[in-house]
Amino acid sequence: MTAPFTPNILSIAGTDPTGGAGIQADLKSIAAGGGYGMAVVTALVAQNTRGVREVHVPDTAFLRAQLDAVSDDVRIDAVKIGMLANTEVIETVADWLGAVRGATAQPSFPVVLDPVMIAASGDPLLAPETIEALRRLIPLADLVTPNLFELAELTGEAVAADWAAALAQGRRLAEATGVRVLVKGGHLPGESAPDALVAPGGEVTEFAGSRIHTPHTHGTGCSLSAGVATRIARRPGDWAAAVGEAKAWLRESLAAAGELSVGGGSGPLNHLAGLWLRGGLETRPTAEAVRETWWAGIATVREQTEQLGFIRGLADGTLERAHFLEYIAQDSVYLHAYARVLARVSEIAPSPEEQAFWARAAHGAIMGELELHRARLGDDAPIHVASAAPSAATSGYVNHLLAASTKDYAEAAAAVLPCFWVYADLGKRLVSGAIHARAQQADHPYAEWIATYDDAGFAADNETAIGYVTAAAAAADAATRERMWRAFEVGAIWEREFFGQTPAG
Ligand SMILES: Nc1ncnc2c1ncn2[C@@H]1O[C@H](COP(=O)(O)OP(=O)(O)O)[C@@H](O)[C@H]1O
Ligand SMILES: Cc1ncc(COP(=O)(O)O)c(N)n1
Repeated sequence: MTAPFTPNILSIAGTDPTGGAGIQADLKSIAAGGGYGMAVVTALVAQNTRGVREVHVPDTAFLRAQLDAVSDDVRIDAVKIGMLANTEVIETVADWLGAVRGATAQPSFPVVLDPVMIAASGDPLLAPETIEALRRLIPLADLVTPNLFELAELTGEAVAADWAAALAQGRRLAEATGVRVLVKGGHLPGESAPDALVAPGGEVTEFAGSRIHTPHTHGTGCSLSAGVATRIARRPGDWAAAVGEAKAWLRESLAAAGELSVGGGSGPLNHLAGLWLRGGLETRPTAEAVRETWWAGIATVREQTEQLGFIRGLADGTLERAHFLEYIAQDSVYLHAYARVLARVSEIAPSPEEQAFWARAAHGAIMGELELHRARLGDDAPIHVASAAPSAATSGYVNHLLAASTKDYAEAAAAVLPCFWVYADLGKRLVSGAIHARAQQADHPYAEWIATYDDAGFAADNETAIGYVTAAAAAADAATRERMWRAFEVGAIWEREFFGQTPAG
């Protein structure tokens, strides 16, 4: 999986300690849109969902120091400008933009200007005499996003009474400034809340939207402009797509605002509600983590398997031949069924690669292994494959696999995995002498059988099977992953029962 491009988005704005508007809202909006959020504070605002109490504007030399700290170090992919407080602040931001944009270190980045003048509560956030300075800043932006009141202030006209009048004002502003305007209809009376992108040439792209009935619209303008800046950085040049997607996200977040409980006034948007709804809160393990957890989860069962009389006798050569043959006969019965289950896993596999792999495994089980067993259980052997009836352990194991194979791919594949993994691991330990050193001697009574465990092809298939199953578990939802683990764990327990079923114990 290749990681998507994560643009660095800088918000230059004021604060809202309740987190609903200004920089705090911008950072959430940027994150929700897939960007990396950065923030330079223009003004500290003591506000909440009910209104603005006090505004503190730090020294503009310090504002410039913040801006330079960002641009001297970080590549900027888009800028969103919000509350600017006064003329000095506007000029500081304009100077900085002029100095950095287009410079070698910061080739060029789009600028979205939200000409914040008043809070949703009606409180002023821009000194009235500052409108002129703000007008001068507009040509430095690529998009300006006024609400109906701000549009009226910027054009020097009365507040538009309807959508047609708002669009006409938007056209005049775009023409006068040479900058595209996003006319916002959030404050229109009536059941619709349309927005429109108006190009300096007069071209209009409308974004329709029904009104969402909620009092919680604190920070909508901030969040929308930061969302557009994030999306235009991800897809340079396509302003209509950036606005359309940002609006769709905003509507979803506005509709979910009622799920929050923040303050007694006009509350904030639920910026990340869509992500949470689509599983963003759920952390999922990687395939490697599933591998580690599952293997550790069956450690006791594996240890018990290794301690079985059958396995110890096989390792040190003391296993009675009759018990060995009994095991072989049951293994043969088992493999008939196992091959059918593997074929079923192949049938329901999600990709051609997995389909082919499991089909090949089914073929291997039925051909290779049965050949091996038949050779050991020929006419002179005391037990014949054809006449061997399934034991209780064999029936139990096979029934577990058959039951899992009637479920989904995830569970079926998890159930067949222990037969690869536990068997391959046990074989490797047997061959290496880790269980008993005698297993490595050439005159060992089961030397030829032990040698069959030393198969590079099977070891590779085991890795492939682990890879497919753990990847499926990592991608699955929590409930499916839990079912997979259970199917795997029970499979491992049946492996133990299967090895321990002869009188050797
Ligand atoms: N009640 C609402 N239902 C649907 N969309 C809304 C609502 N209120 C605002 N919006 C949308 O929120 C965004 C901000 O618009 P607006 O409220 O006009 O600006 P501001 O927040 O700057 O005052 C726009 O996309 C607008 O369409
Ligand atoms: C610091 C700051 N900036 C902007 C707004 C306007 O918010 P809205 O997005 O509701 O217009 C605000 N209340 N506070």
